[in-house]
Amino acid sequence: MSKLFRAVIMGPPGSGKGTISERIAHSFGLKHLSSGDFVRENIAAKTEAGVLAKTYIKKGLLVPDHVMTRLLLPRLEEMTKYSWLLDGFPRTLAQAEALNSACDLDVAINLNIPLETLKERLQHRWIHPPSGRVYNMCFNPPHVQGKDDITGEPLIQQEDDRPEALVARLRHYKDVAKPVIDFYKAKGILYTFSDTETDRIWPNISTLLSTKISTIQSDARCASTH
Ligand SMILES: Nc1nc2c(ncn2[C@@H]2O[C@H](COP(=O)(O)OP(=O)(O)OP(=O)(O)O)[C@@H](O)[C@H]2O)c(=O)[nH]1
Ligand SMILES: Nc1ncnc2c1ncn2[C@H]1C[C@H](O)[C@@H](COP(=O)(O)OP(=O)(O)O)O1
Repeated sequence: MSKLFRAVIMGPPGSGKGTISERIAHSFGLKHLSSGDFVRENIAAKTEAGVLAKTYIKKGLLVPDHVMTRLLLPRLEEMTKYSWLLDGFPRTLAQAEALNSACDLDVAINLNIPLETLKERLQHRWIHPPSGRVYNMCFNPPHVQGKDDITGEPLIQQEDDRPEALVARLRHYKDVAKPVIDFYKAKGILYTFSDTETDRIWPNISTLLSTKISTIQSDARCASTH
């Protein structure tokens, strides 16, 4: 059996993590695990972690590390037979260390996108909250304006996507992300991609993953023949 492949994708709000994660999942057959989706599921299911998480999210805050880790790690245990890409976790050093004690990562993808680009993108972002599907009036508009392509249900814009909210989110992101980026750099698995367009970043990420995944599979084949 070929060795499993595990990766995380990091980047500031609006950097394209969700967009690129969907392309990676589709192209490489990896499971796309989104910490935001896990949080929403727990809130909808009114679990203890979900009820607690909701009190923070309502204030526009991140969920505390111990709650997030308690919510996420059991979900990863259900995924031991799959290769996956984790989007939205870790966001802090404590989360990165908790994840590191639970499993080995092959790649940490880091998106480095200019502030002006993030502002522009988020001003035009519309989402379908029940599914988490993401649209952009300039980049990937819905077939019918304001309506989700699959369900036809209304799309919304998130409060904290407004430019004035973004500056505060970005400052907080930079403070908490740097130790995580340094953590993965020290482990030799950090790959940073800087550009203003996803369509220019995508081929480079695709090439990296093709190389990494085929290397793992050939190593596994060698191991199984010895
Ligand atoms: N114009 C433009 N918009 C893009 C590009 N890539 C992604 N977007 C859009 O920009 C917005 C942000 O992309 P997401 O994939 O939601 O970014 P994210 O990093 O998951 O954002 P958060 O969930 O807030 O952390 C969405 O509306 C995307 O459709 C791009 O290359 N150009
Ligand atoms: N790794 C993490 N640590 C703490 N809180 C997290 C988290 N991942 C998600 N959350 C919480 C805070 C987010 O505002 C909320 C929704 O996550 P999301 O869908 O990734 O949206 P956002 O763009 O707000 O990050 O869930």
